[in-house]
Amino acid sequence: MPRTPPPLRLRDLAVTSPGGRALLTLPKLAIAPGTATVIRGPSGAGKSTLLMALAGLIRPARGEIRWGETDLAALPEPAIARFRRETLGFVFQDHMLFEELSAAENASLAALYAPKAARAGLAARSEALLTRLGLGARGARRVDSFSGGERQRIAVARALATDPPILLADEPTASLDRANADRLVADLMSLARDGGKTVIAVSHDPALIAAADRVLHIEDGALRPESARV
Ligand SMILES: Nc1ncnc2c1ncn2[C@@H]1O[C@H](COP(=O)(O)OP(=O)(O)OP(=O)(O)O)[C@@H](O)[C@H]1O
Repeated sequence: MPRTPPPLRLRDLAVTSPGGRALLTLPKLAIAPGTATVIRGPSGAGKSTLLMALAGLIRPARGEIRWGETDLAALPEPAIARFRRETLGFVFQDHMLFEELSAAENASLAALYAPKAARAGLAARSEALLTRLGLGARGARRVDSFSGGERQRIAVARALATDPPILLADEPTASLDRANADRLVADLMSLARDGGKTVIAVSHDPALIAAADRVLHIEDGALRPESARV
């Protein structure tokens, strides 16, 4: 059964570095469920910081990160981890794959934490995703033998293996050639349009930016005013 993503509401958000430097300040932002949003902006602007905060991977110094009734900023770590496991898929900028594991093992890592009854389904789904992303035949190979673009696709398969209602992706097409990037852009849009998922991606990719429902522009740790409209 597809799960409906909760709406996202940020309020009075401030993220600082461990040394106390302001990295991101965001008074107010709402993102509707089932939409595709791209976060763009210059290098160092705070795009990855925002995405990590949305996933509860960074705790803000102040403010609310509300997915429906759940305020990630106010939850203890174990509850954040549970929310992430059950609700979110995350594609890291540098992929964060386990080198010594195979592509299939990386893509089905969520099975390690899933209830036993769900494991076979998860493995089958991650295998189907790898095939869809053009890597099905090489699933048994160790990740350290794959190219950057192939690794990126393995990271996408891993993020989607649990069929999460929310997908957060940091530069998901950055290492891909145009043909593979275009296929992934179409897949990401279809996750939102046909699958009802909330997709939020940091990206400079003009194709992804053009296809998105909404583009947020971040500069110097703040949203440009025209981005803040709901
Ligand atoms: N743990 C940290 N400690 C100190 N500064 C940090 C930390 N994490 C990020 N920063 C700084 O925060 C700012 C925003 O970083 P962030 O990675 O969010 O930028 P970005 O917009 O995603 O950039 P890029 O497009 O280059 O990936 C940068 O100046 C970065 O150096």
